[in-house]
Amino acid sequence: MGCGGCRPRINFGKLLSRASVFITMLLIFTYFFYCLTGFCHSVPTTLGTVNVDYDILDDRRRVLEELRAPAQRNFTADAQQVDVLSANRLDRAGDQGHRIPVSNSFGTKRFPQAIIIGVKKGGTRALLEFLRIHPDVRAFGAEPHFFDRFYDRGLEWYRNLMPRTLDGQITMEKTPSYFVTKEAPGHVCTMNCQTKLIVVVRDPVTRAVSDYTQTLSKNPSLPSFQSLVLKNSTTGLIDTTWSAVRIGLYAKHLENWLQYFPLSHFLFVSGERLVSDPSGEMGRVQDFLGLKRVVSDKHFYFNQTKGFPCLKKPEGSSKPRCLGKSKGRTHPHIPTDILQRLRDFYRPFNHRFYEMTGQNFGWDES
Ligand SMILES: Nc1ncnc2c1ncn2[C@@H]1O[C@H](COP(=O)(O)OS(=O)(=O)O)[C@@H](OP(=O)(O)O)[C@H]1O
Repeated sequence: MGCGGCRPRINFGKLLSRASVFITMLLIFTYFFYCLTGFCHSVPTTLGTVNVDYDILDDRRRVLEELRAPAQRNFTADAQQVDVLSANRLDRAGDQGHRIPVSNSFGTKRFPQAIIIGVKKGGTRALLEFLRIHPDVRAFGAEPHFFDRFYDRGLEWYRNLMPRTLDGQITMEKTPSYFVTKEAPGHVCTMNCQTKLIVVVRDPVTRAVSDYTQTLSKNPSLPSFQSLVLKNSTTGLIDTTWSAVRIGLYAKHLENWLQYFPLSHFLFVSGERLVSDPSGEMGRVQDFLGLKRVVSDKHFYFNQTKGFPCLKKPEGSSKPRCLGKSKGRTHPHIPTDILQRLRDFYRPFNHRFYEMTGQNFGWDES
């Protein structure tokens, strides 16, 4: 008698279906584990990933990104000089948007509906970080410099840098040099003439000193402020070709923007009030953006050591946080007569700016 009947019959169909159920379960489990560890967050990697001197290292995502890119930890998103290297980083940041997992495809990468266009050293980082607490605001972390430096990369390149947003959320970015770039308003208008424009302005004298302090921190052998600010010491004429001076001619730069955008598209935020009354200034910003007033005084506390308002609970974190060391630097002593000369120089430009904006920022009262 053959023993054919003794051998168990292998049912390949059944085996195959069990195997496929097992593999599917395995995939689902792996996916959920992946999500639980935070890697399928819906926001694409941005330049924020390559920045440690980031003012508010505010969410788990950035920390994770940093861990993933340790070689790039020295890059500062706030660097005023975005060079070719950083352009390539921007490229990579954009490219990564194509490789994000399925769950990251929630939302859409949109062009910013609102941009913080200036001014350098006005308090732009503070404003953006304060806005990021708002659930309806998603912002690109670093400065993309698209409308002043990388415009030839095309609008799609720019859009791809942006975080994904859901309906009702606002996409934002900040690049303070846009305000002083002749071509920037035309470029922004080509993208969308309805874009809302925010300018954080600060006393141009203090702003110039702040700008100088930043350059000095990178180049300690820089000549003195007084030797740079004056054309020559005998005439006492101010050197308007020095960018630290030129940026403070707000009326002049605004005139350029007004050729493309009506005044109603602008919000001028007082850099001084952003420090003395952050919640009050944030109220105005949220109204301007058509947002519910979510960011309020309960989000801020004044840090005595830092000398600035800090966030009680930045987005995605339970710990209070202040901006980084590059914000709120101690300024070098500048002789009073030099500061007075600069103040006199700016006075007519400031008054023109007050007239144009219908706001008196009070810089000439001291
Ligand atoms: N909350 C808070 N914390 C720290 N610093 C604050 C804050 N609010 C406004 N500021 C002021 O912001 C100034 C830097 O401005 P920006 O962020 O626009 O600088 S940059 O153009 O992006 O480099 C920075 O200038 P300096 O004081 O000269 O460092 C600050 O005065």
